[in-house]
Amino acid sequence: MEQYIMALDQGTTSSRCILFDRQGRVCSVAQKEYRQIYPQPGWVEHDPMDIWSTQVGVAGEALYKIGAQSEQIAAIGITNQRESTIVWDRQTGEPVYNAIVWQCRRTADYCAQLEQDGCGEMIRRKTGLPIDPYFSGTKIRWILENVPGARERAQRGELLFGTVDSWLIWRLSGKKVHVTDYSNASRTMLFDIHTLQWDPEILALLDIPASMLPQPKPSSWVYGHTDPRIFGGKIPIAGAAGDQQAALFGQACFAGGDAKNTYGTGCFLLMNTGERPVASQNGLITTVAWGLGDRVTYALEGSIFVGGAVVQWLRDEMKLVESAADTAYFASKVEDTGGVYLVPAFTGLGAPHWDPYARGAIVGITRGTGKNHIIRAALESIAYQVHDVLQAMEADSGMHLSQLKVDGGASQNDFLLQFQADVLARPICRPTCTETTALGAAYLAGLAVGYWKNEQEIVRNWQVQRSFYPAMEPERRQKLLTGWQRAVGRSLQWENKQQPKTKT
Ligand SMILES: Nc1ncnc2c1ncn2[C@@H]1O[C@H](COP(=O)(O)OP(=O)(O)O)[C@@H](O)[C@H]1O
Ligand SMILES: O=P(O)(O)OC[C@H](O)CO
Repeated sequence: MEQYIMALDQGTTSSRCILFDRQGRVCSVAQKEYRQIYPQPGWVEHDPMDIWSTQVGVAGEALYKIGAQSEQIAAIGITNQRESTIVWDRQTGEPVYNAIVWQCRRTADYCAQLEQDGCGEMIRRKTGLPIDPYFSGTKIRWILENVPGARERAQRGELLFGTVDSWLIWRLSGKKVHVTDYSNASRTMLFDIHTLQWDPEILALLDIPASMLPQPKPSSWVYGHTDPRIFGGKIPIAGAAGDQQAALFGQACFAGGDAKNTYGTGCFLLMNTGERPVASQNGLITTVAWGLGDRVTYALEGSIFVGGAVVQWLRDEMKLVESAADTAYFASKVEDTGGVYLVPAFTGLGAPHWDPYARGAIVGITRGTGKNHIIRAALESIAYQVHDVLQAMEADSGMHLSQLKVDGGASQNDFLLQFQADVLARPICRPTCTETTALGAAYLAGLAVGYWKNEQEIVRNWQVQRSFYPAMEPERRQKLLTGWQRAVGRSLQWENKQQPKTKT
């Protein structure tokens, strides 16, 4: 008897598995953090075998915790950190290099070169993306250029590329199925989001053989079945989506204009724009939200590289707090930051600035600045960044959001959500299930195998747990936002020794 849908949520800092029932309730969870590799300043890698072993390990653990068997799993849905790039040998399954993670800035100079060569307009028109090291395309090229023999092997058809969804599906299917879904493909900077095909002109420009690429498919689709040696039976692998798009689906944002913000390692604000890709004039990106049946839904996205990661930094590097949750307590011990701003541009800035050379800054420090001011400034920086992308999104879409749905690890922080409501001057709604990323992947898989019938069933499962209402004076809000903009100006182009540039 099929009782559950298994969602595999492969995130930047941990691999998670959740078993959901028909009401979208969490029945079992297992999670494991894994190693972050920082070989040089600005570089970030993961070991692809860590990704695989932790992910399959937590899946087994989630089954074991409730004594579930593979026959009780109706389908598996996969959701993943996006853009992170893995290249492996199609025969042996050996990765030729570590996964180059979405946050990694190593291809910044090559991206600047592409921009100088005048490729920006063509790439944005086809892919919906600005040229930036964030996306997979230049990361694949880096591997082919820098791993001895990789280019020749790729040209002989011996190597495969995949984002994390492809890597997991290929391994789960017993090294048989090499696919990706449209939402993940749309993060590679190689995919034409209008035709839903890999683009030959961009592939030629970056010198990437088409034979390496997975087959793009809808997000709700039976891609294949698990190798019975993994879970003891064959389970359909029936859904895949990038984690931010999956969260949009899990938040039941099905109508044009519906939006959510996820506070994970980064922060990602996505707005459903329906069956029409909307080109941004304000520093956002256009992305595929999902492919469902023969319909493709698009979204506008503001990608913020450092969200909850600034809290991790306070905890792990600065040792200012013992746990992420403590930040809410310390931040509320002071009235304000005493004029301090922290710009967490640790890996450059994404939307709306797209500056890979920006670096972190703490400004406005005085003799009276204390630990709690810095902690508060770190939390406030998350909310300010979300403010900037929401403003850009409303300008691009011509829509006004009456409220914002939120989710992700840092959405548990009540101080952050209250400050967010204050700087956005609108209510913030936190749902009962904040595991919306995994839930979205479960829904996509469940719809493909008939476990859920339609989107209405999903809308009925969504419930608000708590809303935060704005309570800040407009003058104070404006003053804080002006200070924030000045602080951001100090961090821009910091690492670009050739062209120093500051904005105030
Ligand atoms: N109570 C909290 N307050 C602030 N940040 C938090 C809190 N709980 C978790 N976080 C942050 O949320 C992030 C983890 O969220 P999660 O959604 O699991 O991220 P990811 O999927 O990117 O791994 C971490 O960066 C952590 O610092
Ligand atoms: O793994 P997360 O939740 O930090 O999400 C990362 C994004 O997918 C990067 O684009």
